[in-house]
Amino acid sequence: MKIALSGYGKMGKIIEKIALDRKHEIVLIIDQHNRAEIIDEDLQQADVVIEFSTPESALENIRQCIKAVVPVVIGTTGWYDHIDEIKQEVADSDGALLYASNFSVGVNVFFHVNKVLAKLMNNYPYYEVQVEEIHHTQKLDAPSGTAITIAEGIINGLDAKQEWKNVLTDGTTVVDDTVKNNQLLIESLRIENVPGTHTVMYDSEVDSIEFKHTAHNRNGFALGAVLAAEWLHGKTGFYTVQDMFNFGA
Ligand SMILES: NC(=O)C1=CN([C@@H]2O[C@H](COP(=O)(O)OP(=O)(O)OC[C@H]3O[C@@H](n4cnc5c(N)ncnc54)[C@H](O)[C@@H]3O)[C@@H](O)[C@H]2O)C=CC1
Ligand SMILES: O=C(O)C1=N[C@H](C(=O)O)C[C@H](O)C1
Repeated sequence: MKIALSGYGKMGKIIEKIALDRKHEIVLIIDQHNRAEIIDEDLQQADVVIEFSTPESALENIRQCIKAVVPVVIGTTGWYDHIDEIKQEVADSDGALLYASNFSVGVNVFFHVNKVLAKLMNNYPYYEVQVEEIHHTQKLDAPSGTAITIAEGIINGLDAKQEWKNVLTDGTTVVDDTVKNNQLLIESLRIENVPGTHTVMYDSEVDSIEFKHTAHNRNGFALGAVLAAEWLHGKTGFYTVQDMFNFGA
């Protein structure tokens, strides 16, 4: 398969290596230095674009792929307020798009079990729930896309929570403690070199339940993105990675 990389930072470089190992060809690399020169015909050399750039640039990059009718796999986070518009644009152009806040198999298993656990915990309302995410200090967005997906899974399943609220913390002092009872707290910590750690905590007076995923490196994210590109090839429509993994509702 011919792959274009949109974003050539920490993730783009690992995706390139995994794609080459899996016998794909990288036909185009786009980053902030050449982005302005990229025209639709450049993208159309590729069977699929894999987009891991920045929260600010993702939307424009996605829209160019849709306009050029080139399938796009999106790992970039921080653009999710525009998902409904993008879904409509994909339908209007008969394009192909797959996105995920997290492409790793382990996190997608975690997402599934998190939803089951949230429903179960309705029976035990004396547990208070919160989410914690820890990432490296270069991360531009907070909370992480993965934490948002986890929070949405809890809010859909657990009657006590209606919305999430994000707080950046240094790990000891919560900077903003105005979280309401019906809000799910997402604490974000930024610590040097952490690839991504997500914990769901249910706490009562007598005990705590902690459900945690720790990425040891970025290889799982990158492999998942290449597998998603292979899965999307030849399809049209708007997908999430859940459609590929198919763990069930
Ligand atoms: N869905 C998933 O599984 C994962 C998602 N991510 C997300 O992917 C994104 C990228 O992460 P990293 O590679 O760690 O970031 P990074 O900061 O290492 O790389 C970003 C790259 O984007 C490039 N860039 C800047 N403006 C651009 C533009 N207009 N068009 C194309 N490229 C542009 C930069 O030159 C840089 O090479 C982030 O949003 C991150 O949250 C990261 C890991 C896993
Ligand atoms: O920026 C990162 O590094 C990561 N971003 C994604 C997110 O926002 O959830 C996925 C992963 O946690 C790493």
